[in-house]
Amino acid sequence: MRDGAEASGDAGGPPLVGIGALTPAQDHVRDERRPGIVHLGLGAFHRSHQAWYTQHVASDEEPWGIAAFTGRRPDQAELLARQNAVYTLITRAADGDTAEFIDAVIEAHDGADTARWREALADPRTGVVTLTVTEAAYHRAADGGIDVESPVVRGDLALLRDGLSDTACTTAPGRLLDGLRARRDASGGPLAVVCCDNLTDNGRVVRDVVMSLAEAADPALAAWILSTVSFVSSMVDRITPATTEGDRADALALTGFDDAAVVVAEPFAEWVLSGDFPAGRPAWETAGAHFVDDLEPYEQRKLWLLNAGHSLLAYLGLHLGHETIDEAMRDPRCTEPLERLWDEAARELPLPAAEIAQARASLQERFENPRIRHRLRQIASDGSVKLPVRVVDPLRRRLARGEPIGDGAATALAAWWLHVTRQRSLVSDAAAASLPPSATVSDVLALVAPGLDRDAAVEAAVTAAAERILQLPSSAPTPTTTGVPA
Ligand SMILES: NC(=O)c1ccc[n+]([C@@H]2O[C@H](COP(=O)([O-])OP(=O)(O)OC[C@H]3O[C@@H](n4cnc5c(N)ncnc54)[C@H](O)[C@@H]3O)[C@@H](O)[C@H]2O)c1
Ligand SMILES: O=P(O)(O)OC[C@@H](O)[C@@H](O)[C@H](O)[C@H](O)CO
Repeated sequence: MRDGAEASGDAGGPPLVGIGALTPAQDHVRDERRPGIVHLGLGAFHRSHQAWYTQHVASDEEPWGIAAFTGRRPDQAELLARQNAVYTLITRAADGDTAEFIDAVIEAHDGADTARWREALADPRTGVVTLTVTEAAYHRAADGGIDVESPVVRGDLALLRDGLSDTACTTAPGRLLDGLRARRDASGGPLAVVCCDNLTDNGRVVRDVVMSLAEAADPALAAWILSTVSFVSSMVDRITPATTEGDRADALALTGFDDAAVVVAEPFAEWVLSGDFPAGRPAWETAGAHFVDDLEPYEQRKLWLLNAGHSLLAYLGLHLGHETIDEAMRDPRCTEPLERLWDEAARELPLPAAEIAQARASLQERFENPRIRHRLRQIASDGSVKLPVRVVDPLRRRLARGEPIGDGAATALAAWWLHVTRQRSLVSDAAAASLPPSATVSDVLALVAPGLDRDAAVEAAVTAAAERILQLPSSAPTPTTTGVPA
């Protein structure tokens, strides 16, 4: 673990404190960087995390640069390209802000720019591809392969079978496969694909969806990928809320540069990776990253404590009228079930008690940071994909020992049921949105915990937890289907 940057400023002093003399990005003199990394999903997190680590590599070799592509819309690439791809990262501690310019991204493109995407993947100087495209973007079916029932996947499959089309694939696995084919055709050589999305064994997730798509579209390409491409798993951590207009004003006050692509993140950052890099990699360990043989305990600690806690606070907090994580952390109606959820996760974690206690204490402090305004609505999105890895995985282990579901997990699942059925205007989750407002506990369990929907004890405990939540006095009106408070 390491802190992302030293924060300056006193708790009692002015809220914004800059560091050193910063040059506006227009005048920024870039380091020479070799074009070795291609990134897909140019969101806030890539810019606060992988780009930050790449920026902070301390090594004598020529620094690596990132050619970054957006996942769905061109906007972020256009904004960044207008400022030479240099942007401000504000590190926001509880007692003040610091700012730095990041220039590790050397090119920013629309992900639909097929020609540049193929060229970047085919370039033999490219050794690493990183991904932050959200959990839902992998289109996984229940068997771990790609979901061929999805219309967008079927569309990509048709394009990939055609092989000659210049039309961009729509899905992230489709784009990746299209780029890998360009690399094979150009004899670009081996490559490492590093997933940085919040999923368990995320390298295997990417490999399985890409391989199943390749086998359906182009079996010879599938064989080449199997022998040439390494899929690296990584645990990634740095709380990075969506940027607001206020953040842009803060960046201007700190640096004098009116940055349209500013990113704000907490001081804490962690990156643990596992897998091979057959074409080399930046010395990310010199910036604090760790390379391990067994990633599982790190992933489980992060997903079952941090992310599970976030999801519980998001659904329960929204129900109680809160807007952000720090607000929910000031409400014992949220923190009591959070402690129970963490107690339950702790029993499943293969880690020493002292390490778990330290992680919990650190999380408590991070969640309480009143200046990281992490909106519950952002965290609440795509619960149908997030809850299985965050809450249901540890729950299944507990049930397998013959123990009943705990109050923490029951409250998290109950709060999600209430979110999906009673806060329809706030639901951002394609699978959950397809459920009717009359969906039962069993219906929502079937989506996130197949099999447990037929477990009468689990269903009864989640229903009881929902009744307890409904009896809590609400801090603010709960939006209804129409968004109009009841
Ligand atoms: N923000 C964080 O605190 C944080 C921390 C750890 C991990 N992550 C991981 O990073 C992901 C992105 O977070 P962010 O903060 O950058 O979000 P963001 O909204 O700023 O960016 C999301 C990026 O993913 C792309 N994308 C979204 N849906 C897609 C789809 N269906 N297909 C292809 N691309 C798609 C978008 O175009 C965008 O480039 C998260 O979902 C999570 O898995 C985020
Ligand atoms: O980014 P998501 O959508 O996977 O999840 C929302 C948050 O739980 C997540 O972004 C955390 O802030 C992050 O995982 C901290 O490292």
